[in-house]
Amino acid sequence: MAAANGVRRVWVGQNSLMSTPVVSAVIRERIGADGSKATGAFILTASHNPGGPKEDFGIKYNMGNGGPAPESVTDKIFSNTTTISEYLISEDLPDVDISVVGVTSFSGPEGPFDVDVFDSSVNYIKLMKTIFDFEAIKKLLTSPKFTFCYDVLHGVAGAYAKHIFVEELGADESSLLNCVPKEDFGGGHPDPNLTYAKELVERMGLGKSSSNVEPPEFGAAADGDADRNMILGKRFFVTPSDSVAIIAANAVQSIPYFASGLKGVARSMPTSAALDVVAKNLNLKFFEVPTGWNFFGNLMDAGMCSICGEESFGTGSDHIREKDGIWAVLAWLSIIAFKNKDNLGGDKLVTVEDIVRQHWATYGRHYYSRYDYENVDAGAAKELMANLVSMQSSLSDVNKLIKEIRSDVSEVVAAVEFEYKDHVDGSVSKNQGIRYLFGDGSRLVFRLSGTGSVGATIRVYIEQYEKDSSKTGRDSQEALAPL
Ligand SMILES: O=P(O)(O)OC[C@H]1O[C@H](O)[C@H](O)[C@@H](O)[C@@H]1O
Repeated sequence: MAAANGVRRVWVGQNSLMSTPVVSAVIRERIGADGSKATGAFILTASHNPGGPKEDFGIKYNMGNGGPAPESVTDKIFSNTTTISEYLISEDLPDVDISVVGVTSFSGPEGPFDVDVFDSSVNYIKLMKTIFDFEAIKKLLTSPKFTFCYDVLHGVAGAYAKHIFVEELGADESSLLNCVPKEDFGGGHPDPNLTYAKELVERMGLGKSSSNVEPPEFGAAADGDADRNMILGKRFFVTPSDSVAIIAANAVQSIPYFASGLKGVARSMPTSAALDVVAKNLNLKFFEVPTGWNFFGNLMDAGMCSICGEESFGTGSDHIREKDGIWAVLAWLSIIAFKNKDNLGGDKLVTVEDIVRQHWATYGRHYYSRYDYENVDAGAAKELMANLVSMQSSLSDVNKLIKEIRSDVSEVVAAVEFEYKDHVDGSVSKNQGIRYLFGDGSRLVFRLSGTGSVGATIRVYIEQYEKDSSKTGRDSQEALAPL
């Protein structure tokens, strides 16, 4: 198939499933560098063992910059799917032994093509070493004071985690949880959040069952393709919105890649405004884009953005054009290492919780919560959204309605449906979520999910800003109750 499509070289990362950040990095390094633009589809078909059954390792649409395809491309792909009348499957593709690194040339009906099998963790570590101070992180990870736990939920990050954290950075192997990648993710759901990363949540002292074992100082989880992350401290959850803000606030001092300053920062619209406050205080360029990583790519290609993040547990930088879960863990370890650089022999470490609370004291806190209404009737969901849009034309009615329910929330001062004009190519994305903005900086955002598979999923994002440092330590659900 590869040859029939005119492809002359196929890259196959060992471990069969390459992580999304690695695919992005490989495209940028090997394909982008070749000068070809849209790479269209990555079709990896090979067998694990010579002579064994062939498996389709999946199709991945990526652009020449290594990022996900923008709407204009996915729309075109969709329209093409409506006119496909046949497709061809090549039965006689040669077997590729992906346990052996190297390039093999094959002949095809339209000429020869190469299959380049490489160890993707080697590429990835090489890239990470250009970004982070591995020595500083190693000092932290090997300090008897610091304990660490990374739950990979049987996703592909497992293939990288042992290599990076244990072999390169000296962490104890027992720090890694569920690190053997499995096709069925060990029966679990590889979503790095408080619901699905159960074992980690228990280990970090955030679960229901109390244990006498002291939780680690730092915990993190990855999703199946290693592009998302959850960050935890001992008995402490860091929201993804806070995480990107804290990384941005500390990047220049803690991460060598950013030592000369940040080009700008960006977040998706429903992500809390914690990053906005950092950008304002540090005088950084700031962008609010619709949900979906593709919107960050253009800003990065234009040299306008260094760090970005989404409330949906994605964080990343312009080292590639995808979110990167392992990068986020290394970024946090770098910050903790920096804060403790003169302190590893001292009495008490500066903890994740200390770092977050200090951040709130400096910048204020954005209390934040997201509610997901899954599998609802698609027609009814559309109607609800239309109704929320039509209500936006009369703020006095909206305020009356709200005050009747809760008199202790501030006034809605603006209500707008989010629309984004790309700063680089000028393309416009409409209907990107409905925002009710309150006088005290609070927000209620309503959005239809783009990833739900059954019916519709409505997401409601609730956010309240608290500037007063004496009030930033409240329980978040209690603080958000009025809203
Ligand atoms: O539309 P949602 O269900 O909220 O999902 C939104 C998420 O979808 C995908 O996972 C994208 O890669 C993310 O960048 C985005 O944040």
